Amino acid sequence: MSRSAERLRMVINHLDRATASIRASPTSGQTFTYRPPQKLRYSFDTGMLTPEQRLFYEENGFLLIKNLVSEADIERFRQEFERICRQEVTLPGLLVMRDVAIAKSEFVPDERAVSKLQDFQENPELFRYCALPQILKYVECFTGPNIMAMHTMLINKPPDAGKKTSRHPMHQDLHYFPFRPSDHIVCAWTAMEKVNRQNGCLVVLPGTHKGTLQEHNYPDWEGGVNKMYHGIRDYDPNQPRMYVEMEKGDTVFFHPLLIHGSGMNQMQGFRKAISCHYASSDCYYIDVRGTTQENIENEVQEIAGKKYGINEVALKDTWAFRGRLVQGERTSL
Ligand SMILES: CCCCCCCCCCCCCCCCCCCC(=O)SCCNC(=O)CCNC(=O)[C@H](O)C(C)(C)COP(=O)(O)OP(=O)(O)OC[C@H]1O[C@@H](n2cnc3c(N)ncnc32)[C@H](O)[C@@H]1OP(=O)(O)O
Ligand SMILES: Nc1ncnc2c1ncn2[C@@H]1O[C@H](COP(=O)(O)OP(=O)(O)OP(=O)(O)O)[C@@H](O)[C@H]1O
Ligand SMILES: O=C(O)CCC(=O)C(=O)O
Ligand SMILES: [Fe+2]
Ligand SMILES: [Mg+2]
Repeated sequence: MSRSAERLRMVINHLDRATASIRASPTSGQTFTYRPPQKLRYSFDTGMLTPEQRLFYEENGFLLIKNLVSEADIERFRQEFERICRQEVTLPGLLVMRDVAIAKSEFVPDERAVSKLQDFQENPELFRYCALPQILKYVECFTGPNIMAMHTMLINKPPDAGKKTSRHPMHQDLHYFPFRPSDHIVCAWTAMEKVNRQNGCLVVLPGTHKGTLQEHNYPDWEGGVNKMYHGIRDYDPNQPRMYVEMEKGDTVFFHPLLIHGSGMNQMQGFRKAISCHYASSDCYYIDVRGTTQENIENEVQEIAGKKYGINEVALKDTWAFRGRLVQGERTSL
């Protein structure tokens, strides 16, 4: 920000405080209807977003940017994904998930059975996604300048095996995160091909980022539910839904309290997307014991115990270990 712009901002802030004190003054005897200009709460003015884009995110909790990641980059991510599935590269910390319908069947799995890669922060080729300058330019509008890549995923949503297990129940990503404040966390989710209702695009409930974190549990779906796919049981089913249909390379940025899920994949192909959750490194960890997030901490502990032989690890320590700085300074997280 230039000096004069900074001074102007200070004057505006000062005037806001002054009018607030006039309104609050018991001696004035008058009722003012004047409202000081509302600060935009969910985004920073870095000069990147247009006023319309900022207002859209404030109101809806997400922002779709068309054509942000090049075909060439997406092709490289796809090839690296295939190499990982063929086990030509192995990496520490990587979680490979298969759809529960496939995992529980007699079917001998090959690379097509991988439904999700998680925690690819140690793979330089895939991790390039998290540091793409055009993505970070947007991320910074929500996190500020110190940016940590906290969680990485490549989702390979399989054609539904007939049990609707390819669905992702409605949830808030904050359920998985023991850090705050939530307003300085954002997800970037890039379509690696055309995504639409037929192959299970994201479904969002616009505006729900203004609410609070809800209790999450396994949905009681007859055909089974994937491990850790917790959902919100009683969200308002009459709330308007939006199906976020996207072209290859389009990227949606969304708030961690936004209620979202994704539908069944009714097509033959595997629907691919790559994503990263970012947080300001100035965020702080919280202890989730005694909160609605205790159930996810217990499950993560169970996996950490089974897979890595670590006992009683706190949820926050698993995140401190996985997070990587991508811009600025690592101040707190
Ligand atoms: C210090 C470092 C500690 C690191 C700790 C790591 C903790 C993981 C944290 C994950 C945090 C998630 C944060 C997400 C935040 C953003 C929001 C995103 C929302 C989500 O997407 S959450 C859903 C993603 N969930 C996961 O990825 C869960 C993690 N996955 C796994 O642990 C394994 O992939 C899984 C599912 C346990 C499979 O392990 P694996 O050992 O490879 O599988 P096996 O073939 O040996 O089967 C074991 C057993 O599990 C059954 N199984 C397999 N796949 C599934 C499945 N998809 N769903 C349910 N059950 C599954 C399988 O049938 C076997 O069962 P048995 O009864 O036969 O024993
Ligand atoms: N009972 C439910 N509990 C939790 N989440 C649900 C539930 N029903 C749907 N959803 C979520 O909302 C998404 C979109 O729902 P939508 O109604 O469009 O499709 P669907 O329920 O998968 O299939 P159908 O077309 O048969 O209704 C689902 O894929 C899932 O993520
Ligand atoms: O289906 C998807 O790609 C989105 C999944 C999702 O919301 C998540 O993993 O948190
Ligand atoms: Fe999610
Ligand atoms: Mg339905």
